[in-house]
Amino acid sequence: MNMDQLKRQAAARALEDVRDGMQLGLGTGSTAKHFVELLGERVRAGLKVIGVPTSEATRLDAIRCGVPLTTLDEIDHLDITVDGADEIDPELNLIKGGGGALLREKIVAAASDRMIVIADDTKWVPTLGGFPLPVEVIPFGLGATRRAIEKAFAECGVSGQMAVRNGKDGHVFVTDGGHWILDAQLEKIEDPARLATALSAIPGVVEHGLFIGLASSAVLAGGEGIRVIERRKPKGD
Ligand SMILES: O=C[C@H](O)[C@H](O)[C@H](O)COP(=O)(O)O
Repeated sequence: MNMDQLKRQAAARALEDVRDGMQLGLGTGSTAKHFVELLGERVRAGLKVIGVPTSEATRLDAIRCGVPLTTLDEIDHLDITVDGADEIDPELNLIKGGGGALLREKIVAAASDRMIVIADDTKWVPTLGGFPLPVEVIPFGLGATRRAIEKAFAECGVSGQMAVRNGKDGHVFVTDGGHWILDAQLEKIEDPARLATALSAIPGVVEHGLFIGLASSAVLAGGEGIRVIERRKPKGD
């Protein structure tokens, strides 16, 4: 089974938790796209749900698949968000943002009763950090923000190269919110919660890709089948 088929399997398993009448957060990326497509099939067969997309790309996919959409201004909570991840550790802490959608993804995940992470099992790691950590920043004052981020890294015992992300066209990648992304090659983040707090305190940082205590469960698809890992602590702890 190839990687894409594994991603679709994980998406299909998450879909089993979706019930009629649910309000859903719709993640971004190649794995979440499978979920939106499979959800669209169920909607066309009569399932009644409404979704909040986490990016413009997902919004367009959802429209194409016939999934009705709303916003977090029109509804007061989401039942489940289903989203992919770039790395998942045994505490279900995540690195997200490889596709640049981390800000909306975190807002939507935080507004959800449950977040189900779907992935192929190569995303499962003992320690976060192998995947470059995305930090979404305001272009104004970037030099000062970079220095503050480096200071936060040093205080949290991590270090590594940091670079402004470019898009496929070779120009600076601009997020849906109009910001830039710094990708930091940290290799190993021993205390992701501490680093998350330190990054969130920096004025020019809009958001970062560490998702701490947000995922309720992870559905991992691999050659041996599907594994569902439930979070031990309640959401938000
Ligand atoms: O910004 C993008 C998101 O955080 C994605 O969910 C993440 O990068 C995983 O994407 P994929 O399923 O394509 O590996």
